[in-house]
Amino acid sequence: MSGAEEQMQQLRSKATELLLREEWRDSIQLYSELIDLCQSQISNTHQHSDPDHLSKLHKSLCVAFSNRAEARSKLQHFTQALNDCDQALQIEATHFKTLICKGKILLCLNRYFNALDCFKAALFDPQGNGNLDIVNGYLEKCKKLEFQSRTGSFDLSDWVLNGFRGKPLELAEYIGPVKVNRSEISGRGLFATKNIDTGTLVLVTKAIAIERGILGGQDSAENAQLVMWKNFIDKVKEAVTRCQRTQLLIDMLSTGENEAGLEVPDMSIFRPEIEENGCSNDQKLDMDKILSILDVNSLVEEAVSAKVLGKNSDFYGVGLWILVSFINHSCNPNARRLHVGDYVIVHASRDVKAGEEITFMYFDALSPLEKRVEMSLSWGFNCRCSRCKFEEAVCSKQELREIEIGLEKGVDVGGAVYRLEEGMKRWAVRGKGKGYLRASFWAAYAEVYGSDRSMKRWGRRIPAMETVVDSVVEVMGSDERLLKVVVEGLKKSGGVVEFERAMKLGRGFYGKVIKKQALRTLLEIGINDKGY
Ligand SMILES: C[S@@+](CC[C@H](N)C(=O)[O-])C[C@H]1O[C@@H](n2cnc3c(N)ncnc32)[C@H](O)[C@@H]1O
Repeated sequence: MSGAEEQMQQLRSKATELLLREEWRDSIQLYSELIDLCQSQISNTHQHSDPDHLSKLHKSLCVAFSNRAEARSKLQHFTQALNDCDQALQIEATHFKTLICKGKILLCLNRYFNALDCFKAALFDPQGNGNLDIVNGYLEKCKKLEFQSRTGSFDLSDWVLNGFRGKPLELAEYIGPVKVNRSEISGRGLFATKNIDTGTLVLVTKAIAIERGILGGQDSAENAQLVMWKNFIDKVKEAVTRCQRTQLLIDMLSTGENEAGLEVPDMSIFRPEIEENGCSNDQKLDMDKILSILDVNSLVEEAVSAKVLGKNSDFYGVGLWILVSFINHSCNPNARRLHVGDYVIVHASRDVKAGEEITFMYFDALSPLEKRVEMSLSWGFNCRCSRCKFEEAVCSKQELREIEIGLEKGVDVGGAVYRLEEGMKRWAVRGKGKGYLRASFWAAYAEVYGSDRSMKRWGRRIPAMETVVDSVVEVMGSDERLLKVVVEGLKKSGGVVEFERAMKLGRGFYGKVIKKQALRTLLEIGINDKGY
């Protein structure tokens, strides 16, 4: 054995040992040395043209690239790992281990179609025959995810009926009929390119980074939140350093300043199939900018999502999702978001017309104007949605303030609702306007409809619950609190017609990711008083 061969042999066994011990960085280092040595040996061997020796060297080089790809993929250095896979496959087009490694990386990058090609090719390698179950498992998974990402046909029924237990579902990324455009609300927004009916999926997106934890008691909660925020920033930083595409995507997000001048990106850049052009990130990170971007665009897995997912109130999760970051807030939203694992699912919570802006709530919009202004300011902006503009004009009315103050002081809620309804007649508030104001005072309406005593006293003088719910849903989309009042009403009356209303509300709240039968079951559980 020549000196060079001996050196290669030693490097190979040390690198393999490190790979087996999962010491990824060190093994990458040794495989890089091995690759250099192999390559220089190959160029020397060419001169002597010993075909057997040459083929052995090529084999070694292929395996070294393949193993370095594996180590790099474990560190999530996906672009570099893919380059290594391609180098290995240039030497041996059906190299089994490389094809599996490349397929798995492409799956992680949500490039299902390309992943499918890799697993199909793996079947042509002799090793594929011995590992049919493994390859078929990956093929099935790819086909399912590819179908989901193309069609948006997700079915979370079993998982929801199971009380959101079990391991997080494997979901594909999906972009529905939407595009980013200039918004009248602020900067850019996401717009429907087709009519979208209630419950239909708008998009499913995986987090760039996410950090979760349990907060615990008051003092420790604040600390825990700070630590989590710091960890979250570190994760984003790492993701940006690792991948140029991630950096470019994050760089496009708003810092909350001068939104009117921000570029409107083409939708193609959000498609994961787009090749990454090299991962070497020479561009220096502007950490101040990234921090402002995180401040403006990070979402907390709060309130409804956490509740829907059966988590307790101490649960806290913070994450960044790119396409979701283009969705503006509105107090008359038409979409909702649901967090499932690392994914955010956005669906229409009421019918949306082509060209309409897709919006959801950053904070609870079933509240009076003054509260909403407070919440919007704490988010760092002054809400410019159509409902706020409308209410700012109407709410100058002294009487409306009096109703609000009265409710705060604990006046009879039925009386307050009656006064508001009479006021709306006098102020000539019609159509959507009624829905806006009823949404602002929804808590009072819900209290009246939920109390037999109030209904006995005020029932004949205020509009029926169905009328009010319909007008609020028209401007707010579905909401669990509206659904609750309808289901309670159903329990009392046992009405069949109302069940259809509840089903429509349920569809708007949960989205079509829950199939009809499962939704029926959920609502029936609610009607039988076991809670939904
Ligand atoms: C997650 S970004 C939404 C997309 C952003 N408009 C853009 O151009 O990238 C959040 C920022 O959008 C703006 N924004 C969102 N909803 C708004 C609203 N209802 N009224 C005013 N500004 C809003 C605020 O500047 C907020 O900080």
